[in-house]
Amino acid sequence: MSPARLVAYDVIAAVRDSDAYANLLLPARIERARLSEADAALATELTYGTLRRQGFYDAVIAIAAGRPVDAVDAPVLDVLRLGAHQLLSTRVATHAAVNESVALARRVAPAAAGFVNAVLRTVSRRESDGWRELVAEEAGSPDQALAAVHSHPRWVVRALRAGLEREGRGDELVALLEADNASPRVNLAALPGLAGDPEALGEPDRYSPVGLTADRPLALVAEHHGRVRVQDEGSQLAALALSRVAPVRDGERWLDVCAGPGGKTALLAAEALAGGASLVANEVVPARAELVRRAVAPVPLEVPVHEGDGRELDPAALGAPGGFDRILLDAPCTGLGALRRRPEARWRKTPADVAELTALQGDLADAAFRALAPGGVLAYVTCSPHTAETHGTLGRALERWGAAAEQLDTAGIVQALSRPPLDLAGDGRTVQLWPHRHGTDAMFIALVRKR
Ligand SMILES: C[S@@+](CC[C@H](N)C(=O)[O-])C[C@H]1O[C@@H](n2cnc3c(N)ncnc32)[C@H](O)[C@@H]1O
Repeated sequence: MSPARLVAYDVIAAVRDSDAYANLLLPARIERARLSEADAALATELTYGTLRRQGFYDAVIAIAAGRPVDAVDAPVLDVLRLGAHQLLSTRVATHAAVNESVALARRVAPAAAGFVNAVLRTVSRRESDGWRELVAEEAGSPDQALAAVHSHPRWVVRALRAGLEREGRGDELVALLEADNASPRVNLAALPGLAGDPEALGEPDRYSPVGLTADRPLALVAEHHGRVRVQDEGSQLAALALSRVAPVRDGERWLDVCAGPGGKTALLAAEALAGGASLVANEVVPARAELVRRAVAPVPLEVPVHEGDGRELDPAALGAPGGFDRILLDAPCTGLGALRRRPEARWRKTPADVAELTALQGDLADAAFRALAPGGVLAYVTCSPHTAETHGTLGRALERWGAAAEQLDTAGIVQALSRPPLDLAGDGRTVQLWPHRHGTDAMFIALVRKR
């Protein structure tokens, strides 16, 4: 039994069983099993690929087994999903995929080894495209077909479609769903003024002036002691949109309201240091506040990290009695824009989360707007393209703030960061990035000035 498959199975089972996060558990399991680099890569591909495409594999397994997947014992279903992934989405030879799966079944559910063998042999009789056609035919509706074939819950398919249709780009839905199923490249940020130019470190990103990719990204991160960091290009653009919205005046006060785990805080800290501004971070979850402290440690700027509820911001207590000049509100959200990166997330979120989160986002936005100094700028950011969390939350907040708020030309500011123009839709007051169009997470960015 290959150690990579055992690690993948363990992580997939823990995700199902104990609500584990694959991106946190997998590296620990790889280390514990002392996997070689090649086996670690295989375990990662198997784990992430199986979790992302679980909806499709479940539809295939249900047809091949002749019963709904909820009638299959959970450990057996995990073995089947892992086997289906190898058969339909990797170059693993059919006999190896089936035999390894049967061996795994003997370990975790011995009575089901024959069943696993029979189901996977049926799965192996069609190519992936053939299964897609069959799964689409068996689905009850066009949306159910899209959901099953492209492996997203149906409500997420509808939410993503609504986000694209708002831009008149509904025809990009399948491209978006498939971009969510691909592994994102490991993207890096070189903290400006502290890490050298992206050109000197690797292949510069298309859009972010501080972003890059490199052949051995993690080695580069280790070598630069936190001044080169793993960070999505869209996240970099969101932080830089605020730090470069206007030239920094000496002594400006900046605040990051929802800072954990601190990726954007680190970039803002480097920008604040270069421009002569100060920066305070806030985060409600103590463990995540600790991650923020670690993220900003490589920047030679003192960044106090408060542990508090952002809805109760008190600028005076945070050292800015007159209010802050720039505030980043990277709001807690469903994360539907980062599904590539968090393979199990799509199966955990529910529409009920959206209602709860939009209420929280509105309260945080009000508190952040109150904490701005006159003339100060708020960046409202989500890593979700769900229109309730983007235009919905923002639009209601703007109604409440009335004439006190002025929407800035966010698109113009983001375009100015980038060498090639970004293909952006909308009226320019907000920016929506997309994995399929920009190769970034689906970040939403809106800059608002307090008059
Ligand atoms: C989208 S994440 C921020 C990501 C971060 N900006 C980065 O780039 O690494 C949102 C954060 O808000 C925090 N949060 C949730 N509710 C909050 C609240 N009421 N006050 C402050 N922080 C909150 C979450 O714990 C989470 O760390």
